[in-house]
Amino acid sequence: MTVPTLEIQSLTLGLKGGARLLRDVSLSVKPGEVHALVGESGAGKSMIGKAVLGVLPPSVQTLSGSINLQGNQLDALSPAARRQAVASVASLIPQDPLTALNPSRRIGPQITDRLIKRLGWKADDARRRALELLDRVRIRDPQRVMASYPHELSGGMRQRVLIAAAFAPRPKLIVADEPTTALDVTVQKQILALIRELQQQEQTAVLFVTHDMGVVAKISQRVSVLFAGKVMESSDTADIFSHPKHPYTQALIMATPRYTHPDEALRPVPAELIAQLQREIAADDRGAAHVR
Ligand SMILES: Nc1ncnc2c1ncn2[C@@H]1O[C@H](COP(=O)(O)OP(=O)(O)OP(=O)(O)O)[C@@H](O)[C@H]1O
Repeated sequence: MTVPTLEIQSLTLGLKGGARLLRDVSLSVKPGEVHALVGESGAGKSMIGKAVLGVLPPSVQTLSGSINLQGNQLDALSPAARRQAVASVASLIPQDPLTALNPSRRIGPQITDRLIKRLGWKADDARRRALELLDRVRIRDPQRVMASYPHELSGGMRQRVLIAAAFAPRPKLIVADEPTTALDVTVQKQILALIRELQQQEQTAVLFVTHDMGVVAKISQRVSVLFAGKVMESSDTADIFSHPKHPYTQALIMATPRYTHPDEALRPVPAELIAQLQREIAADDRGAAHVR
């Protein structure tokens, strides 16, 4: 049996002294697999990625659960050991390529710094790897791009640079946090295809955050549907479209424009379903507080 690259068990996060943000989330991602986290805004998708990467906001605390990354039980490590364990194994592809790149530094060092300073690569090897990756993300003239500043590149090019930077250290896991949301539709398609191609070639596990079921269908083999920090349904992607079990999953699918029928009227997720799910979750929270 394949050992998962990432295994999250019963993760519950909350604001210090306040509301829960994730509720008993469990999921795993195998090498070479793309696991999509889908749900509406505020469902907790990004929070899962942040918990894995160890970059939770200071106001958020882990109430229970565990995260195992490439055999390391992260919660059992000291903060410094955890940072090192994550940095050597996991990369992030962020949502907004403009804010993710430092505007006053050239592209080259923004790719190679992590390899050299954090992971101990020789400068020559880091540069060679950066050039190789820029070529693989189909950037013409990688030498010139290495010497460019972010503002000299288009949005799509900047996202390609960030994909190259994420894959450069040969990570076992990539967290992709809505990496195509800031891009126009044609570029989105190319970027999705590129991430898919590289993760297949490198057999990288990917945790892919999106609010778009259309993107889920294109990129993932597994999917977890989130609502209010809780996994409503987790399944193979093909099954979730052919046999969605949970009413919220069914509603999300109905609310997604289909490429085959782009003009078909969409049905937003019904307000009464959302109200009912919120009531169920509030009752669960009261039950959990009672047990504690
Ligand atoms: N820095 C923060 N401090 C406290 N709470 C936060 C912080 N960032 C997000 N939250 C809260 O955590 C919950 C989950 O947010 P998260 O960003 O993970 O949602 P999401 O599903 O990724 O939504 P989106 O698609 O809008 O990014 C929300 O209730 C949100 O208000």
